[in-house]
Amino acid sequence: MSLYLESSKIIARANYGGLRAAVYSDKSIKSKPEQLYALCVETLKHQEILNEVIEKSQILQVEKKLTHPLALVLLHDFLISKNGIATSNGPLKSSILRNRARLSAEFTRARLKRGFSTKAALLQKTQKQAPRFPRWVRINNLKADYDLLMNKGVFSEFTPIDDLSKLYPKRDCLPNKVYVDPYVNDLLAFAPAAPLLKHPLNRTGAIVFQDRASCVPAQLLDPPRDAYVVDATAAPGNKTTHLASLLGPDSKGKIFAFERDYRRAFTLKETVEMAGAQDLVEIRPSQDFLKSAPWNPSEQNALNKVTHILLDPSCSGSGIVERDEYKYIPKNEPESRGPRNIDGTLVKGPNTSPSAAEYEDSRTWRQGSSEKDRLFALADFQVRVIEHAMRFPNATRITYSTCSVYAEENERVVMAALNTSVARHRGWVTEPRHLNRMKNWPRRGIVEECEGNRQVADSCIRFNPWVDGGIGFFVVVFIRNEQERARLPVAPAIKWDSSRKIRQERAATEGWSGEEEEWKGISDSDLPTEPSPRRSSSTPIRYYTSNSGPEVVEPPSPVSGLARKIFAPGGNESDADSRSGYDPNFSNGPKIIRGGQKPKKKTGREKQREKQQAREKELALIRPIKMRERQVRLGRAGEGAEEEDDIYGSWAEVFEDDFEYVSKKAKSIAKRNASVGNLDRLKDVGMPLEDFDKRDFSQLQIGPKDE
Ligand SMILES: C[S@@+](CC[C@H](N)C(=O)[O-])C[C@H]1O[C@@H](n2cnc3c(N)ncnc32)[C@H](O)[C@@H]1O
Repeated sequence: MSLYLESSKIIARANYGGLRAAVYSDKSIKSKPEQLYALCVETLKHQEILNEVIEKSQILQVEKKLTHPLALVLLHDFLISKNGIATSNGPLKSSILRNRARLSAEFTRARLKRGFSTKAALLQKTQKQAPRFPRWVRINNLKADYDLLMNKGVFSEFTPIDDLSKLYPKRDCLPNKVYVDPYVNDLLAFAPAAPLLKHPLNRTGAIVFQDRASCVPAQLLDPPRDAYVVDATAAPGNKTTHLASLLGPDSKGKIFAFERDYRRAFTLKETVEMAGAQDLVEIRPSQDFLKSAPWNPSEQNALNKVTHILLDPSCSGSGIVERDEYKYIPKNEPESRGPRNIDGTLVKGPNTSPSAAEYEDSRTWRQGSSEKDRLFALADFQVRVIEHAMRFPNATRITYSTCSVYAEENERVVMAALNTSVARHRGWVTEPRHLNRMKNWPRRGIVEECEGNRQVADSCIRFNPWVDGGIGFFVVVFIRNEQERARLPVAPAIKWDSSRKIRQERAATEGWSGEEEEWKGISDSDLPTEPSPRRSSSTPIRYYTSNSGPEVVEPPSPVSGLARKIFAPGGNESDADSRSGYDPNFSNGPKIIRGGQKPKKKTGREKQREKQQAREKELALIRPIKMRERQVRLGRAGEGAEEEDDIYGSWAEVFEDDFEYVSKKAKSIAKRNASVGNLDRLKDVGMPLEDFDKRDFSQLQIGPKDE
């Protein structure tokens, strides 16, 4: 396939996984990847003017065999590139040359309309928009020694400077200077012109190009050397390999890297191998972190031991600066979609941040979905991810990060997560600023978006796009407050192993089916209604509302629907209603309303809450009876407390040991195991089979199988 056909294929895919990933992950491509990537980038940079030429010349109507992306790349080379179309007289070239006069005329017209008297002036203007970020380089401890590199190795030839801003006002300034980041270990900044891209250190994985902000989550998670860690949403693996580098080469720890997207799991695998981290990282391809079950017996020796969890879920990517030109705007698609600045304007310009591909997630970008719908779904997912991580029995530290500048995905998600039952009952709080390793970082969370809670806002860390030397970013650390947890009442609950064993024994001896016909575990709403560790129960929570009157509601339980409140609570239950007053650019709200009186008339939600309270009262009455029934059924009635302890744990454990959930998980894992290696599955990810048929699926390491 020619360079042009291949680049048109890449451009068409650019919005679904990123340009860089599209070029480097497609093994069927014959052209040189660097050449292909450069052509795609340059074409997309000029697509606005090229689109005008395509439209005005009506080339697609005349040359029926040309597709829109193909016309873009051909016209880029014909009208803009110095060398013209790089192919011998093939049908593609002829299709352009046949229309040469019309195309050139339309191009000149479009150029003059934009105020450029020459083509050189147009190119110079585009070049001026080139990125001015420093090049951030992380040293990978698994393959290199920081001290050696800095003192005797290649970096000893660079002169250290203290002022980061001197490194990047122009593309070609200070190529021999280095800035050592005071916040993140092993992280250096160089001028964009520093000759490092093709350096052998990069090719061997000894150094990694990773945006500064993107290095902060692993640094703040700070796992001890032998820790068991989860990277919940791992591909392409920058943070996974950073975690591995922090654990170090002699670590006995483990990183479980979940990646739901089958395609992206391959990229993850390649990144992990390049970093030499394969012994430390167990990739779990096609596994949804939300369905992981550390309380399942088959995970007893793995996830159950996890103490540190890194959450970097899919987000809007609104903090990715200069990304838009890399986005392909298909013909007829309005240009109004795409990452936006905090003021709602589109983020403009190219993004050459090496971490750009890291934030792409095809599933968050659906044709036809509005920005509002997308943020709504993302925030809901983000809260659920945090909530799930908080359920890990031995987890003590979680980082949550996004490359978004929207409070809807940041502070508001943090507040929603703190309001979940699991956070309150397990004593999860945000790490106070004075304990935080980045306490001196000046840019913190937005107080108003944290319901006025300055402490929570102070524990959040923000990076502003451009001004902080790269992309816009948000990080917060959740820690588990053991003292708060100790205050919780200990109540009998079911432990998985023993209860299952007993069921099996009884099934064998008495012919009892052993099915969990009555007891289905306790759901979130069955948990004792303890006051929040951070708030007295008499203090109601005020949610964001776009209504004029204040809306006072209790924290919902379970969490589903929280994101709905984040966006447009106001008591509306249906999607359509709750979104009707929504302002997609967030310029007018929703805002926090503080104070005011409780509305006199009961809202639907209040009625619902009353119902819920009645149900909880009822449950409190029947719970001991149920427990007793269960003891009798298991033949345990009347036995001593010690033995009871063996079967029963705490309420929190019941919360986790949800039969229904675990059996669903077992079914989904069985389904997944059956489908791994089955090419039919690729239809699900919407990729043509020919792109994959050369891959060796058996090389993918699959996590332990459930029973
Ligand atoms: C923002 S990217 C992660 C970037 C990564 N942390 C890095 O630094 O390279 C989000 C990733 O999470 C994956 N993902 C989304 N939902 C998931 C889920 N429920 N379970 C596992 N992975 C998920 C997406 O496919 C995507 O690859």
